[in-house]
Amino acid sequence: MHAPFSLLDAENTLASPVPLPSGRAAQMLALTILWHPERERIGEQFIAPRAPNSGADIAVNRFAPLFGALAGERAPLDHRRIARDSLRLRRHRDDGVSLLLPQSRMRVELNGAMLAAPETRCTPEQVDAGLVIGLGGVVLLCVHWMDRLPQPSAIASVRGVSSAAIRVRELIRQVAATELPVLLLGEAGSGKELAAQAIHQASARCRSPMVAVNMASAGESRAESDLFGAGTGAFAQAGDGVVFLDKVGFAPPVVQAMLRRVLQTGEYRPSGARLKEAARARLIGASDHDLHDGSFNQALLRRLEALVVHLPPLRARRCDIGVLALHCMQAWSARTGSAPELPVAFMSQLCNYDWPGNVRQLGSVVQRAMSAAQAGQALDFDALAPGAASRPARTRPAKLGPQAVLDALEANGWLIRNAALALGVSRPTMYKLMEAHPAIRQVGQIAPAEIDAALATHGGDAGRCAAALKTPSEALRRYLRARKVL
Ligand SMILES: Nc1ncnc2c1ncn2[C@@H]1O[C@H](COP(=O)(O)OP(=O)(O)OP(=O)(O)O)[C@@H](O)[C@H]1O
Repeated sequence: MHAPFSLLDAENTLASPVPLPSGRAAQMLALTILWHPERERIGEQFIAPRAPNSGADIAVNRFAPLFGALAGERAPLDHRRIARDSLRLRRHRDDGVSLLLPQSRMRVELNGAMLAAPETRCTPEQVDAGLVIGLGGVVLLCVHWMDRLPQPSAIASVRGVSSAAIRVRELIRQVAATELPVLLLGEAGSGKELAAQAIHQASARCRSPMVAVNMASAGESRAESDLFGAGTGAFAQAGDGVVFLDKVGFAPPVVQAMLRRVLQTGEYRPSGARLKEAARARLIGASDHDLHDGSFNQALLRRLEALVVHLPPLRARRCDIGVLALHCMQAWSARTGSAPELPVAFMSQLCNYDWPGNVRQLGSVVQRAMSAAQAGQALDFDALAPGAASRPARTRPAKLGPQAVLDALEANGWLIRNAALALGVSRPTMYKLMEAHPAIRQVGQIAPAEIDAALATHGGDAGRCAAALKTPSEALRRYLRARKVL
């Protein structure tokens, strides 16, 4: 067994799906252009020097500050609808930020709502979530933290200007230079498969194929033949390339044991063959849930998580929404040959939404919006992003009492993902709410005899058992499958 490989940057190399925040004091306050009438300016940034108590406000007006991209020139917002006098941003000792309105009548919005008070103080937590500021009805800015300066990267397919995106690209580069297995963790649609492709492309294996196998859609025999089929399985097809195990947490236990042996011995026996063959491909696994709950083969996990890269959810890097939306718009225009305009009010809704389906969901909403705009239809965000209407744009978890958490789980068959969607919180937040809940238990905390008794009472129905035991149903099912009870 090898010890976990240590990378330079520990923050995103977690075996937990929750990224660790580093101290705000070490962070620089940054402004990123989310939307601008000149599209090429989207993603440009102004990063204030790291001097939290210097007392100097950041003045934002038509002529200052200067925004720029990595290699490009720096320029002010420079639009006639942006006032000459300044909206001022003041960083406080507690790392909250105040917005001080200009004297002029320029419309200023904060997170989609118009500001009227001369000063609005935002808490440090609000700044952590990214403030979306609308100026003059033409420009959208994101106020957020940066813990590093932008740097050039060869990993161009993974877009984003946030610290998190810079970190992920750097980790991909480091991971690509090694031969160890990799585990990619992140919510659905956060870019795990894209990261796997980028690792493959940046590695010495890029001339051999990457073969992806979705472990959630295959039963035991199908998964086995998809991976180990003689001549046709992923290992045979990938050769010296990469086998990408998507949704690896759903691999049937027998297949998990086989994968563990592959990682242990470097060999596999093709289905139906007598002789073993060398497994030359590198393994990259991806999961959108924590695999440490005991139902996943822990020996396989220890080998797979030799390197871990965490893909943060989109709402934790709101400043990336502009460049990602623009990328989706350009892809749509390249496909259709037309380039309809999306109104700034609609872009403001995009930037203020919490995106439970992450970049994939953003991409489909932008595509639908482009089609609707092309057809001359009015853009209704709630209709274009199904589920958005019932979901507050930004939920404050502190306001969710224990009963609300319990009700959401009960109403959603104890499926964490669906309950999180119903409550309008991210999955990591949902895990924290559940952890703090006195009545909710992880399956590993429940005595096997109690589980057996619940199973007997409920006629072997895992869903009803989960509700009776107050434990998430997916983890319970995995536990029962591992014990061959299901
Ligand atoms: N940083 C990014 N830059 C550009 N496109 C991105 C980025 N992240 C994700 N995408 C795009 O979003 C979509 C979803 O990404 P991907 O399939 O990699 O997510 P995933 O985490 O593997 O999802 P799932 O868990 O559902 O399999 C893809 O079209 C991908 O190209």
